[in-house]
Amino acid sequence: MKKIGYLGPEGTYSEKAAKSYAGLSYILKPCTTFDSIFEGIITNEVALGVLPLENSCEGTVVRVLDLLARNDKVKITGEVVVHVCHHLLGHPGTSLAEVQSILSHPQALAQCSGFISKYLSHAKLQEVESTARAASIISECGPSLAAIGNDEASSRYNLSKLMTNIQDMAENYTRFIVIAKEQQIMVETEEYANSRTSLILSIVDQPGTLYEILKQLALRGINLTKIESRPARTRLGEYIFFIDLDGHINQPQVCEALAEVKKLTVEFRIIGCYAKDKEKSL
Ligand SMILES: O=C(O)C(=O)Cc1ccccc1
Repeated sequence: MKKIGYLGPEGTYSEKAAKSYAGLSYILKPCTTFDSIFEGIITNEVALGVLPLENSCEGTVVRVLDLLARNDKVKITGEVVVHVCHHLLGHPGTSLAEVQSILSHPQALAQCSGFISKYLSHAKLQEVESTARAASIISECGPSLAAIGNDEASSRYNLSKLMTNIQDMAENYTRFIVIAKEQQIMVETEEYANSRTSLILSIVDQPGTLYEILKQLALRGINLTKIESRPARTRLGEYIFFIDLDGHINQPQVCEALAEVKKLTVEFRIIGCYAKDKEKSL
């Protein structure tokens, strides 16, 4: 059976996303970093990889954008939206006053910063590779350490939920992308309307180029769902743009718009046309 790589160990939000996307059709393969998931795709060790791309409260996971920019053989073939609900995990009977350090993934710590400053301002924060890694570490240590993670991490690592639902925003969603070497071909024409197209571009350095690009989309009624710039890493002030839009390249208006957009770019790459997750959250 083919494998799907995700940020492990067992009990992460990424595992939840991988399970929800792949069901029982793939073997779950926990990986230690986002970089190693890309590596697994390139070397064919895994067929699919799942990575968080953006969160409704904390925004983009920039490392994942940078990896997409640097690995032009990798495509986006799908997405999954996961509701993120964090708990403070610790040893049974630990009081908040006893907690000296809180371990978690940087996104989880950021998503709970209001809770932490209200109830745990005395504690040190320690960033680790993932929420489940934090849970696994503290399960081996004394009661002065706590982790932020989900229900699965709590049961898997035999930890108590010292406080539940501690994220600052109840409506906390993360959009995960599913990557592969080749994207799945969508056959059903009716699926085009529920598709998303992701692009990477670097644009001609002239006044109004970005405006002109957006105009080509606007003129054809194409909805932009994300635009983000990252340093091109060539010289100061040079950027590449990540654009997500509603629609599929096989739709005439999208095809036409992108043909016009391409003329305004130095580099133009479609990283994927894929089905949007139907869960309405972003
Ligand atoms: O650490 C995890 O569980 C991950 O999968 C990364 C992450 C962390 C916080 C919110 C969403 C994803």
